[in-house]
Amino acid sequence: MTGPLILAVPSKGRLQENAQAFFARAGLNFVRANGAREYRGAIADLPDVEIAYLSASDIAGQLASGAAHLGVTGEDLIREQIPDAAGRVKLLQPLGFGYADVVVAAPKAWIDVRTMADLDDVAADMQRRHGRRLRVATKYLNLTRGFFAWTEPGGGRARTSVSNYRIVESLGATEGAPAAGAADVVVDITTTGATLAANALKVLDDGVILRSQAQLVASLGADWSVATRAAARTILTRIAAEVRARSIREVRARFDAGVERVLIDVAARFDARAPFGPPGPGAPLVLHAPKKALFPLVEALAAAGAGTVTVATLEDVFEPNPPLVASLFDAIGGK
Ligand SMILES: Nc1ncnc2c1ncn2[C@@H]1O[C@H](COP(=O)(O)OP(=O)(O)OP(=O)(O)O)[C@@H](O)[C@H]1O
Ligand SMILES: O=P(O)(O)OC[C@H]1O[C@H](OP(=O)(O)OP(=O)(O)O)[C@H](O)[C@@H]1O
Ligand SMILES: [Mg+2]
Repeated sequence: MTGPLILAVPSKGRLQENAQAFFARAGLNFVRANGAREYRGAIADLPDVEIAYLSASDIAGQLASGAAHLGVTGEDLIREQIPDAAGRVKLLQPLGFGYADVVVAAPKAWIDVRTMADLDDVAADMQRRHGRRLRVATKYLNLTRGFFAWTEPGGGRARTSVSNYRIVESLGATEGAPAAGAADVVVDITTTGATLAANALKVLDDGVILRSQAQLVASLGADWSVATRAAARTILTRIAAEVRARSIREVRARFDAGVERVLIDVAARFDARAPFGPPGPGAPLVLHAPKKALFPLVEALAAAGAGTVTVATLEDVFEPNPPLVASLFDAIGGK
């Protein structure tokens, strides 16, 4: 007997609501028989899937170990907790929420310290004059070590490192550590910058370690049985259809003549495609166009002789072999 596909989703915190809404938009509705405190659940019409509600941090661990097949969590947690991430997980899809930068921040009062190279000078100085190492408060131990060992000061080409530092592990309220005298600088996530500002800290110019957002992640080491592969295909097909629909608009316009030339032109200039091919006589041309090039496209259609042009939002766009599905099966092998 093989088990169900385990889909790990955040049970609390900043990612929880957005993750739930993301799956719901793709027609994947979570059901929990015993209310919000139950940490196992299901998807309405998918019997081979079990939802595991976990903290964002635990999700990274479960994906790494193969205990979960698919999951939603922050890229910061993946990079921090899974040193050999490429061999264990595959980031399938950035989700457009949970944006946070992992940054190196120093007290604003250190006016001469703007870059990692400046920080290295401070660290060397501390060592020389006071015989102690620069203290860095963080919960991102691995990201910090990696970045401090290998950084590009001032965005230049030369690589230097910050040595003479030690990490003071922090489990929360990290930005308070310098004022409390527990550390000199911090490495933490920031979104609005409000917490850094409130604690009189500034991000170093070249101190952004990672720009993170929530990701849909697949585990490479999970038990990918025939049944779990089929369930994953269903889930990813629905997600791909929703993601594709959200990124485009449907544009309709009718041309009395020359529609083939219009098609070639709008494909080249606006990446607009005709998913159903050229229209028959008298029928409107149907285009799928990236949202960002919409109005220039409408103007070009009008200039090419279209009369009325309509623009519509689509719910789902199911395409054969969506890249999202292909990227999972490329990563886990087989079909
Ligand atoms: N402003 C933000 N602050 C913190 N995390 C954010 C923010 N924006 C997005 N995230 C993402 O959400 C993830 C989980 O953060 P969250 O605060 O929900 O949980 P946590 O800090 O790990 O645990 P706790 O619930 O104990 O605070 C982060 O690792 C990050 O990927
Ligand atoms: O740049 P900002 O928008 O101010 O957000 C950043 C803050 O949010 C997070 O803390 P959280 O509220 O999750 O508390 P935690 O430290 O307990 O995780 C993070 O650790 C920062 O402290
Ligand atoms: Mg938090």
